[in-house]
Amino acid sequence: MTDTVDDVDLPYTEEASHQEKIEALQERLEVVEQQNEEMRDRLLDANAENNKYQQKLERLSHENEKLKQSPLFVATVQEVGDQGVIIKQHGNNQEALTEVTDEMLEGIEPGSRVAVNNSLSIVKRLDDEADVRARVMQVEESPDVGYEDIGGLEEQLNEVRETVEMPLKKPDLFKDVGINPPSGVLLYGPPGTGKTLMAKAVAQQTDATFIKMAGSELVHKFIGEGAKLVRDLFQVARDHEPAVVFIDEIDAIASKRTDSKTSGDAEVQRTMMQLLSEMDGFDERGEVRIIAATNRFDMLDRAILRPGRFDRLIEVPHPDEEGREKIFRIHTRDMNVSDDVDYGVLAGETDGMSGADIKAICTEAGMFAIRDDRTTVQAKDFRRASEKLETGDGDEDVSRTFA
Ligand SMILES: Nc1ncnc2c1ncn2[C@@H]1O[C@H](COP(=O)(O)OP(=O)(O)OP(=O)(O)O)[C@@H](O)[C@H]1O
Repeated sequence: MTDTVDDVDLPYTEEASHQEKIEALQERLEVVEQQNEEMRDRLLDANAENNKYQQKLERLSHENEKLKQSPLFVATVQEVGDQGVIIKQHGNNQEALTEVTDEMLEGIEPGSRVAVNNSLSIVKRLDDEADVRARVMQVEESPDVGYEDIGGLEEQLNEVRETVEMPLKKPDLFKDVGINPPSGVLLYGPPGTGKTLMAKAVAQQTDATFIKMAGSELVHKFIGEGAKLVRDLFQVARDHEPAVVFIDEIDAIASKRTDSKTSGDAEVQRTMMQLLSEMDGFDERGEVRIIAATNRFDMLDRAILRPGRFDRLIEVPHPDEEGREKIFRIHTRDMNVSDDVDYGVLAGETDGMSGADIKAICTEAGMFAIRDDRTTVQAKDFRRASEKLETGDGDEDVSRTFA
């Protein structure tokens, strides 16, 4: 801001003598210097304050990083008061009073779920339990999949029926013979080969509720959450008897113990221990059967394969030629397919593909027909679909299998 001479409010009048003008200007100069001095002091103070905040910010950021790394526990807010917040830790049910920043306090009310660190400071607000459950657990009353929807896998299906369907439908048979039916069935094999499909079909056949949970979803960052979800899973199953519990990607919680001792690994271990204890205490399980699936059989901790746990292991491989033909027929059942399509030939050309790949080829073939303005799907559409998926120019899953 620079004033021109014309703008300046001069401290003398035109009539003042030369001496008076000099004195008035000197007086003004002293005042301005004084003001300047004050401004400089204030600037220095502000700089010092700024440094202080900067340091505080660094300290808090550091603290924040540390908090993120240390194990977090789940707690429920009991009371919000002037003194702070009373929380109750899950697991040990201990109550504690903790201070909370204003920012964190927003949205926290009695009943809220929060993550707390070792010193019981609240570091995160968590979703409602019901939301978490809904996200990780899929409950289907008698799913819409039948045995006729599964191509190939006759042997595997027979074994699943024997171990899951029979105990649900004819429990007396086992009682009369005096044996316990196998506890859990583990399906293992490459992705997209029909493991989920079989579990759903057997649930439908027995009029059972199908309850699916993915192992990867059970691996939670917060101490005690995974184990609690496992407990909830079995409780939901008991509430919905008869029920088929399907745990997909079980390797996520039941991998061989690693040497690392991070809190994340310890939490995975706790989740697995909870699963084992649910399975061990399963004599009174009534009409609940468990099926688990994995693509990584080699990774599994042998503890889950002990008798009384997942003691029936069923390999679900890629379909053979006959199986592929059946799967082509299943997925074209509702399609308008031209007479020139030979399912035997298609099966012969799709060696190494999974059921999911074949389903993708059928859908893609239908798309080629639509693009050509036809309502009938021809052999050339299947060929083009195969080629497209083979070159990886389509669905990612399929390109992986072809690679
Ligand atoms: N044997 C099969 N018969 C008919 N359709 C199949 C078969 N296998 C897979 N499919 C089709 O592929 C889809 C995916 O299969 P599914 O989810 O059962 O595979 P998965 O083995 O459980 O795979 P992931 O290990 O990836 O979970 C099914 O919905 C079905 O449409």
